Amino acid sequence: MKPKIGKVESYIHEKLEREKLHFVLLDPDDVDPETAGKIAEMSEEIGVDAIMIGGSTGAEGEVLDGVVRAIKESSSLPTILFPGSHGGISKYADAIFFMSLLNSTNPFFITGAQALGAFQVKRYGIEPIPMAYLIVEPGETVGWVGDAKPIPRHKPKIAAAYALAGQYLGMRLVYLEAGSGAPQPVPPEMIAVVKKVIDVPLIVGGGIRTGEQARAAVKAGADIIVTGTAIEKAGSMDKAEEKLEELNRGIKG
Ligand SMILES: CC(C)=CCC/C(C)=C/CC/C(C)=C/CC/C(C)=C/COP(=O)(O)OP(=O)(O)O
Ligand SMILES: O=P(O)(O)OC[C@@H](O)CO
Ligand SMILES: [Mg+2]
Repeated sequence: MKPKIGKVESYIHEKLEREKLHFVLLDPDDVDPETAGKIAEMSEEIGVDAIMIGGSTGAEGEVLDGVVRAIKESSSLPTILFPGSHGGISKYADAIFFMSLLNSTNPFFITGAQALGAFQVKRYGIEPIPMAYLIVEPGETVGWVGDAKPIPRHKPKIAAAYALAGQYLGMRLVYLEAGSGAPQPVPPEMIAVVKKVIDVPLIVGGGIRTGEQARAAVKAGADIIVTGTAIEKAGSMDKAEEKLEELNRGIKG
């Protein structure tokens, strides 16, 4: 039987034939539904490609549902769940990064949360997109919560080995994560080495705050850039808009 690629994943592949993509991450623990809706609307106008929703702490239940619904109501961008556990599933989202934290030391984050969430994803008809999730130093909250053994920043080959293993396990995206709010993003050298060995799209996120940093990641080989903190913490809606524009220009060139 041939594996079926869903709508959101097809959209990602079609867009990637023409340009690099920018996904904005909103954490329901940090933004209320109204703000999330406004950011999503602004993101769509500026040319962002999708909204990711998730957080490593507290992005669950009604709080999560409220934010996803507000985003759906104010923009037509695809909504992709970015769950910290099986609790991070909302029936209102279009898709879910069905991710395994391959360099976790805790089987819960490798296969356990996935088993606990699988039937819910099926019941709600959310599109699962299998993804290898790799934590790079420093890893921040996600590294700690996910019991990761973070990949040393100066060891790109370890990242490449995990990324290729993920691809061979059938994962159709690889995500290099420095951790939300990391002081420095994933080093461009590491992005380049990983990109060279894999054939699936490469997502990079964590600590990307400037257009220049986003540009450097894309130039090194990132296909999709995720930004969250820089927009959430911009200070005002006007500043968030400026930041989104700056980051988007860096990515789209
Ligand atoms: C596929 C299913 C059902 C579950 C996957 C569960 C896995 C593997 C989780 C990985 C570990 C983890 C805790 C990931 C969280 C990812 C995430 C939503 C990060 C976003 O970070 P922020 O929430 O912005 O960071 P803070 O929590 O520091 O704000
Ligand atoms: O919040 P920032 O640092 O942009 O990180 C985005 C994402 O990679 C976190 O999971
Ligand atoms: Mg957060």
